[in-house]
Amino acid sequence: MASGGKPPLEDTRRTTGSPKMKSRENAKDTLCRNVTIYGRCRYEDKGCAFNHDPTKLNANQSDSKKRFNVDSPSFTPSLLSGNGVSAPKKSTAISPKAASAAPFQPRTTSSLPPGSSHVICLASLASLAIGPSTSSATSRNRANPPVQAPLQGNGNGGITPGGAFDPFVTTPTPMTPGAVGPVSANPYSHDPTGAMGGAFFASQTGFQQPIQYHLYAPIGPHSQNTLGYQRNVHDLFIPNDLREELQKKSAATLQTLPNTQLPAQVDYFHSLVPLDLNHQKNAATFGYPSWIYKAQSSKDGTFYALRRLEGFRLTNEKAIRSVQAWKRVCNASVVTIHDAFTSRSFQDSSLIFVTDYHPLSKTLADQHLSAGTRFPGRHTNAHIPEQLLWGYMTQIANGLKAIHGNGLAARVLEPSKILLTAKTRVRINACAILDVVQFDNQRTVADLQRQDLVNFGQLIVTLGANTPTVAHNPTKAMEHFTRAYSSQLKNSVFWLLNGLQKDQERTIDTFIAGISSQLMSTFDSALHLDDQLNSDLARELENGRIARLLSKLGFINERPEYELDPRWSESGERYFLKLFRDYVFHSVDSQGDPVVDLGHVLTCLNKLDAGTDEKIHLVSRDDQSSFIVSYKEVKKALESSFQALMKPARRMH
Ligand SMILES: Nc1ncnc2c1ncn2[C@@H]1O[C@H](COP(=O)(O)OP(=O)(O)OP(=O)(O)O)[C@@H](O)[C@H]1O
Repeated sequence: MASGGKPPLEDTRRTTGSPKMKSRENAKDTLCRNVTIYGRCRYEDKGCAFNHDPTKLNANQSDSKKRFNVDSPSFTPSLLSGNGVSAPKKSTAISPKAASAAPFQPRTTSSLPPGSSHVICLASLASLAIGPSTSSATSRNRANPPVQAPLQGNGNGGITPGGAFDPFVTTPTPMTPGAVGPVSANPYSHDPTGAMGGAFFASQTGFQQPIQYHLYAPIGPHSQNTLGYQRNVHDLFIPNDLREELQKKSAATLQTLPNTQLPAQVDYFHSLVPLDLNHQKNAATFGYPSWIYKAQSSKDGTFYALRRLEGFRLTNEKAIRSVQAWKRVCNASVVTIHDAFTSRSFQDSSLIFVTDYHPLSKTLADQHLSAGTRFPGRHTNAHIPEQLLWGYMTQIANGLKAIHGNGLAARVLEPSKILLTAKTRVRINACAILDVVQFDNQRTVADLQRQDLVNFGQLIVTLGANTPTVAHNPTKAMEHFTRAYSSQLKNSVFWLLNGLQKDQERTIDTFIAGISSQLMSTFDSALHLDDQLNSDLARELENGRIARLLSKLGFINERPEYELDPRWSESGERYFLKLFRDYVFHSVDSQGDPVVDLGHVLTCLNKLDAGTDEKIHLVSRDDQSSFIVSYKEVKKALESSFQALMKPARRMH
């Protein structure tokens, strides 16, 4: 329904030919749609009953305005070069398929109070206390507050003096007229002081750009007294700790080190960044000092970890070929080996191993054994809970099973060579190295595999006894371990320590069978984590829909190439999409102050995505036109306008 002064659209549900006359008595007062669209009507002299002269319409304008109908077919812009309207460019790159989201299925929530709309979806329960849905909203965005439930502080944002909820700030912002007091930092701006996010990387070399990972971090004060159906804005996004972890990892992956002394290129790798922050040469594990670098492959663009053994001279070509067998080991508990080669890029003779890169990983020594690590004093050598130790054991057993199953042996199993790649996820690192370096070693694989079991047992005792020097005093370490852990764990470790006994049964498979109850427990935890991540992913999916909707609105509204064409933006569907944009983003409160309310935006966009029957009242900026339309109608208009936009120019006639 239109009640303002906008140009009318004729009432028609046909898209071709002369508009069908629904009521002949009104036809003469209605401008023929062919004139509107094509400039002339082919049926003018062939019986078309509609008006073909716009100048004769004035007297009946108000009448015909009633005919404004959201079901009117969408206007297809034509190449009207003669009247100053430029042809739409055909350069739009987005594919209609990609842009078309699947229909949104709103979730129902049983905790909503009686009378609530059954179509309020999770994401629409934004930062506010959402009350019963307004079935027929009439308040206007410019003159009245938006049709929303009363605003409440959710503890994660601030209520502006105008009543608007700003989820990003706790103090008045410059956006809020009349704001007084200190201006809070704008989370969108870069923070040159580093006060809002640079701190994390300030201490880390090489991070030039602080990541704005705090953007959605829940800033207090936190309100505890929200009702069951109320949500705050942080419920709508990926959990903070996970988001921060992922963002830090991606920042670490993309980190570069300008003006470095490192070679610009090592074989097919470039952009080297050292991961070893300890500059002390340590040849204890491999017999050669080893260094780790993150590097990007120029073959596939992905990032790898390069382990360099300084000063290694290859004497036997076969030695390096032994790495081939390691490429077959594909296991979630083993850092994957990709390649090995010798290089002179470091001005010496180096042996380079290419492995998977796991950003921001630590070794178990870094994590649990402070003495002698890169972070002395940072950890208190806290007791490792038994369940965590079992978790490590089952993962390492899983890795060893894959290694032994491929006829190989890990050979290096020590706390500094087990990588902690996520909270409790470990991977056996530095495999294959001793196979190359000690290629001439005469020990059989079976022997080396038994040695793996012993090393495995010692690793667990080292971790459990909280000391990196277990080798110096094994009796004391065992005593401590026996006191601190259950007999099942102790017996399992003893079994491993006796791994060198040459009985047929002493294999990693026997060990795994013996700890099957613990395997189930670890498996269950992994399934829980999987469920959790899936539900986090589902939340991001909802946000993805909003991003798509916003993109579509952005594509349609205020297109410069149609600026002079009133039929594009000033009439029909595009016109109330424009008003809808104002309704969502440019609402003002009763004092005329901007309403900056993420809750309102999310609610509107989710209702739009759901295409609900709820009605909203859209009013033009000059208050001359107003429409009452449902979200369903707005959705339909959005889709048809977007489809019109996607049509190639030659078909727009
Ligand atoms: N594949 C990898 N991906 C990402 N980071 C890694 C990888 N391998 C090692 N690192 C990082 O490099 C650091 C050094 O690894 P390294 O194996 O040299 O341990 P270390 O504690 O320096 O032992 P050592 O003194 O024997 O050299 C580890 O703490 C880890 O953070």
